[in-house]
Amino acid sequence: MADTREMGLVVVGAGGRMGQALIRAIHATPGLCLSGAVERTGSPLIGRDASAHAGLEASGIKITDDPLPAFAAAQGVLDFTTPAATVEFAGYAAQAGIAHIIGTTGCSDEDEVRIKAAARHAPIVKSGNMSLGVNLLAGLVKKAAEALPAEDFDIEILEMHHRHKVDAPSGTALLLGAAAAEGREINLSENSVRSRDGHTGARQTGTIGFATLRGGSVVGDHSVILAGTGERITLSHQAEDRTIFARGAVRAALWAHGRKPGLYSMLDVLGLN
Ligand SMILES: NC(=O)C1=CN([C@@H]2O[C@H](COP(=O)(O)OP(=O)(O)OC[C@H]3O[C@@H](n4cnc5c(N)ncnc54)[C@H](OP(=O)(O)O)[C@@H]3O)[C@@H](O)[C@H]2O)C=CC1
Ligand SMILES: O=C(O)C1=N[C@H](C(=O)O)C[C@H](O)C1
Repeated sequence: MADTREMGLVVVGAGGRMGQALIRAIHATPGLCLSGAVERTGSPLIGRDASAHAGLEASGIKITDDPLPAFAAAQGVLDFTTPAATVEFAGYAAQAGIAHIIGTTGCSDEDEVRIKAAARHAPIVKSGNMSLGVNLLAGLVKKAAEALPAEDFDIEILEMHHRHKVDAPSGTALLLGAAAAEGREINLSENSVRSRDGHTGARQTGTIGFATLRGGSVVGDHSVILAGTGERITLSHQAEDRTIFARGAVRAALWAHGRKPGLYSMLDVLGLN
């Protein structure tokens, strides 16, 4: 039986790589309890004990494909799924008026508009990377981009992830690109080069380039390279374990609980904004 003073959280995508890490993080965090676990209709995990599936002792919380009752009984939802699922869950969380913590990456501009609309009714924390290290790195990237003139230093962002990742560039690479663009006071989408192939011509001054590697079990490596003539600065982060993202997500849930509706970032949660 859940302690009524605890914040009850639903994990959507409960059987996924992040879903399982989130369930372990909830169980390890005082003041939080797992109140629901959701997977897509047709998943072989429906009916399984969510905590046992995450490698813990059974908690009695069965994985369901019906989000509405789970959201109605919770104070927050942790969502690391797919863009289509996240947009749907944002609507349900808004209806229930509960905090929605979104780690899902690869959302289109249209998805972002719908998420922003849901944030008029409930607090949403959304970030391409929930770790403390990456959010701190974003601040350093912004400062470096501001300090080093675009005419002298080219910015390139390199990322590598496991073979299962479906979106590119990663949400983190885009977050770091946005930090660099902010430092340079330019618009990222108008100044980014997302891929190169064939006879590309020489590099255009002031652009921010992205390069993507995929393979093996890499949790998440990111480097921001500021390349000048005769010298190069590299600011890097290596994620060794998904626990760092899950810890950030539960911290965001506790921060967002009872907060006024709005779209917040991890910089708000960590007080780095
Ligand atoms: N912001 C951050 O800090 C981080 C973000 N991420 C992002 O989180 C997302 C998930 O990553 P990861 O855990 O590796 O991926 P997984 O594929 O392992 O997990 C996603 C889970 O969501 C489930 N799912 C899909 N559609 C629905 C639906 N409609 N309802 C309920 N569940 C659904 C999937 O089920 P099924 O497999 O059956 O389709 C799967 O279990 C990605 O976008 C990734 O980039 C990842 C790590 C950190
Ligand atoms: O898909 C992943 O695994 C990760 N996705 C996020 C991203 O797109 O940046 C965060 C982390 O790097 C792991």
